[in-house]
Amino acid sequence: MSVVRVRNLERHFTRKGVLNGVDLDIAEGEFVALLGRSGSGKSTLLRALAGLDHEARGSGLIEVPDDLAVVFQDARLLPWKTVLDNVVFGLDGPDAATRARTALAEVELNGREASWPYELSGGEQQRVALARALVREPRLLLADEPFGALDALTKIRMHTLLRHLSAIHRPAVLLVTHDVEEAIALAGRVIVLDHGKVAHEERIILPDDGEERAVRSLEIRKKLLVQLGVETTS
Ligand SMILES: Nc1ncnc2c1ncn2[C@@H]1O[C@H](COP(=O)(O)OP(=O)(O)OP(=O)(O)O)[C@@H](O)[C@H]1O
Repeated sequence: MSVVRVRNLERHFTRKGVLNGVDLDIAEGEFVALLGRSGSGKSTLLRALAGLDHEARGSGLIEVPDDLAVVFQDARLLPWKTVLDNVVFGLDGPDAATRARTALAEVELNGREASWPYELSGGEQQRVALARALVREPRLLLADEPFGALDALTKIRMHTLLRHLSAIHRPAVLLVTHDVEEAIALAGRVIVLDHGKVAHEERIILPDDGEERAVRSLEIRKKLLVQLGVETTS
């Protein structure tokens, strides 16, 4: 069953067509990465799905669940609230604090509940943002370059964490990224957007065997780089 259904979505800014008839389906629990050159319309599409772009409504069809969560490149925590209160904020029910603590433990931030956002590193702040998103058990997680500002090592840790979390919570995920390796490491399907249209789709099926896996990843990487208009010799 589709969690996301988009048909013929168009978005124009002044005279410029940024989304030019996007069709997209995302199934329950599916992890989709959205790649595309700078300016191809990735963030515009994500904002339209998140309901943050009111003018995108009414052009084409956008069906998304009500219970969706969004994470951005910057964690966007409330600076006047502690880590725990950032995750609790907006949660209902007598067990809200317990659920928030569990979510913080899942992102390996137990013990940091009373900290203030400014006391955390960029990666830790991003983990709070993930906890805040996932504690609501959303059916859809929209992520716009969530690891784009992190160093390479932290990024790899975050990939492992996100893979683990999405296996537990099973939200459908749409991840906007510039990073081809990230897309291959995380997604079951990669979509390439070009001039506001879906130009290519790639299912990511990797063998378990380490060596075969590395070879297949490289093949897919090469194919995607060609789709992105990047010449490769390796
Ligand atoms: N509010 C706006 N007003 C005018 N133009 C806009 C607006 N938002 C986006 N655009 C334009 O739409 C185009 C696509 O922008 P978008 O942010 O969706 O691209 P992107 O694929 O996410 O790029 P990047 O990878 O660089 O983040 C760009 O040319 C941008 O200038």
